[in-house]
This record gives sequence, structure tokens and C-alpha cells, in this order.
Amino acid sequence: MNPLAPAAASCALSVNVNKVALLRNTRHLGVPSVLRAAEQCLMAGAQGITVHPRPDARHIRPSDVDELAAFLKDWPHIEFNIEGNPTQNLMDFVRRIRPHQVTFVPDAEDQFTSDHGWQLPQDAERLRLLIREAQELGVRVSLFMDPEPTAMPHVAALGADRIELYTESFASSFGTPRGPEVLAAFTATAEAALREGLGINAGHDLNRDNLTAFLRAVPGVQEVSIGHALIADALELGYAETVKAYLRAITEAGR
Ligand SMILES: CC(=O)[C@@H](O)[C@H](O)COP(=O)(O)O
Ligand SMILES: NCC(=O)COP(=O)(O)O
Repeated sequence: MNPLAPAAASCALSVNVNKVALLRNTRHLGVPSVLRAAEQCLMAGAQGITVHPRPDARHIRPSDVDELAAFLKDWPHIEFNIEGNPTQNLMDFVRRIRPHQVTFVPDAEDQFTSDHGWQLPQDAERLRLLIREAQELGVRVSLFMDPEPTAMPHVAALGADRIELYTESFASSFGTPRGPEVLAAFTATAEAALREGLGINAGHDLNRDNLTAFLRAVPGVQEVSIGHALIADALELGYAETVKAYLRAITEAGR
């Protein structure tokens, strides 16, 4: 056990429901429902819901954020985490909704998906006042960061509460000869974050195969946010029951 890890550390699962909205947006029928997805995830034991309302509203729309915020009022112990770029549309949600946590991500407006963390100290001055504003509204601030231990003192100096480790490089190297070296950079970054008194989240391309190895190796991770793989698994784990239900409907017609 890593001596820097908090005793009896537990890790929360925050389900990112972006991809439910992506599928929903291909028709005007309201299905699959983002709210029902969130409810089912919470009823199954997830401890948080994450959304990344991009400026182009390709998946999560502002109305989804409002509806989730209203829905989560009935779930007082559940964390609502909103991700995005605070120099674009994110602060509108922070000011209006005041979620439990906001994750600042340095994405371009039309970015395909998140692919890098903040560069510190270069990005520090455009983040400093936004971090303070969110915190004064009672919102915890997490910064999306690459696995770079030397950046951690800069995060602490900015006054952010947590980092979110951008885990794509871990996921894509998992099970390859490069895997152990890449994972070691995440361990070292988490150790540096803990030394600075920062909280630690992690996310991007985490999945059922790589998650346990990540959490065993990286100390102090308080929360993982998982969307793409989890929603894909939910589909694949549900095909058999669903096809049986449709076959029953056909049989009930006597066909
Ligand atoms: C910050 C992060 O890693 C994820 O939220 C990712 O940005 C998901 O966004 P998409 O679902 O649009 O790929
Ligand atoms: N912050 C990461 C997240 O919310 C989900 O990322 P992914 O599992 O969709 O790659």
C-alpha cells in the first residue's frame, strides 16, 4: 500500500451520460432518456453523474443539465460533476446550477473528444479568477491534467481543489510493453498531487478491463468518471434480454 494514500481510501464512480444523449439526439423521441439512465445508474449504486455539455450541444444540451440538476435534488448524497472549458460555456452552468464539482477541461469548441490537460504554468492566469469564482459559489474545482508530476505544485498554487488525471495514455498503452512505464507516470503524478494536498479524480477511456489495475497502482484516487465504455457495456450486456422481449412481442401476436 502506498504510504501517501489516505487510509481506507474509497473511490466513487461518476457515470458520464454524454453518450446516452448522443443516441437520443438522432431522433426527436426523447429516447433513450438521459434522466432515466442517470436514475438507473444511481439505483445500481453509482455515486455521481458527470456531463460534458459541449458548446455545439452534440450530446448533452443545456436543458439536460437543468433537468439533471433538478432531478439530483432528490439524491442529496450524489455528486453532480459538470465538465467543460471555463473560457467557453462552462461558467454559465456553474453560475446557474452550482454543481458539487466542476472539471475545467482545455478543449477547443469543436473538439472531437478531450485529448490533453491544462499546461501549467502557461494557462495559470486565465484560470485563476475562474477557479476562485467557482469556489466562491460553493463549487469544488478540478483541473483536467496530463500525468506530469512537475505540474502539481502549479495546480496547488492556483488553488484548485483536485486534479482529474487524463487517462487516455494509460488506457491505450494498457497491456502493451509501454504500459508499465506509462502507468508509473500516473503513480508519480498522484504522489505529487497528494504531497501538495490535492484531491485526485481520473477519467477518459477507463473501462472494465483496465480500471482495477489503474486503481491498484495509482494512490489516492477519489473518483473515476466513466462514460463511453460504460454506456457501450450497458448496451452489450443488455442485448440478450432486449431481443428476448421483442421476440415475446412477436410471439404474443401469434406469429
Ligand atoms: C474530460 C473527458 O475526458 C471526458 O469528459 C470527455 O471529454 C468526454 O467527452 P465526449 O463524451 O464528448 O467524448
Ligand atoms: N472525465 C472523463 C469522463 O467523464 C468520461 O470519459 P470517457 O469514459 O467517456 O472516456
